[in-house]
Amino acid sequence: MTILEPFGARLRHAMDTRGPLCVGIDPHAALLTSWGLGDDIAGLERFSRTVVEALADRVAVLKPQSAFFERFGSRGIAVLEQAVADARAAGTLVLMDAKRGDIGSTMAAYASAFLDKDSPLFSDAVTVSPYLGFGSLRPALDAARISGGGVFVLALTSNPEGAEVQRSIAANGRSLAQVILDHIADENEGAEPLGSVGAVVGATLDEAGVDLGINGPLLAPGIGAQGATAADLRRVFGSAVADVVPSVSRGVLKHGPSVAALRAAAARAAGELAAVIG
Ligand SMILES: O=C(O)c1cc(=O)[nH]c(=O)n1[C@@H]1O[C@H](COP(=O)(O)O)[C@@H](O)[C@H]1O
Repeated sequence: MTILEPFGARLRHAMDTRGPLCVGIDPHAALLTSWGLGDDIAGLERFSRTVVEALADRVAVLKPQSAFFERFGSRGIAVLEQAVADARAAGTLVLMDAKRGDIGSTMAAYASAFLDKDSPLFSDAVTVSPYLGFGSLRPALDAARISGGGVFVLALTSNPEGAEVQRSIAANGRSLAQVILDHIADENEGAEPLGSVGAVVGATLDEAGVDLGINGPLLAPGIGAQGATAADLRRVFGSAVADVVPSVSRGVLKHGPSVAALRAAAARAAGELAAVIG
């Protein structure tokens, strides 16, 4: 069995060599239609193949959103499996956007689905929800450590509804988001050059208002279709901006189906980010 380097080290290397951009693979029905594809399994397959062909050799991370594949049932999952394998083979890191979260014993099954090397959906990292308690994520954190994988934990999401829960004050007087970030920082303590447990913090926020010093990657969705721009990153992330993985889905995908146009859109986004992140 090949032992992978820890995810944090692999991600840092990818960010340094390719730039930090993450592009989502989000086959919305509306995008399939605008690409001239059917909202069906053939359309789904063509869409994912095209995004992988266009971008897997150049962006640091591709992030398939599982929901858009699940809606086609088992055949959609088969397309997702192929996309993950093809993208990894072409050299990008795959972050499976599954946002799973459950009691620990069930979490162990999610962990084996996405972080076990023998699973057909094996990915470099997975998004998880900590709202059953950070400790419920332990099986995923352990599985990631064993496989050299990563786990991205929702902290302050990009949607306006998130604040009601995530900004609420926990028993220790800190915001719930800060409690989650503190747990993540503990997991990443001492890791070099970057821990393998990331946080999700939306680029759409007015301000972070939390301590983002987690020694791990900060996935920042919300750029493009949700209204955030590269320029917002400095305001939201301050000095933590060097560890930000900015994520764009529709903002790039709407330029398809041309491979050249998808590449140009990703290059434009990367250029705007580089101007801010340096
Ligand atoms: O975990 C995520 O990626 C995520 C977290 C979050 O707070 N907000 C958010 O939009 N996302 C995901 O990021 C993608 C955003 O897509 P666009 O708005 O098209 O760029 C979707 O796949 C969302 O599910």
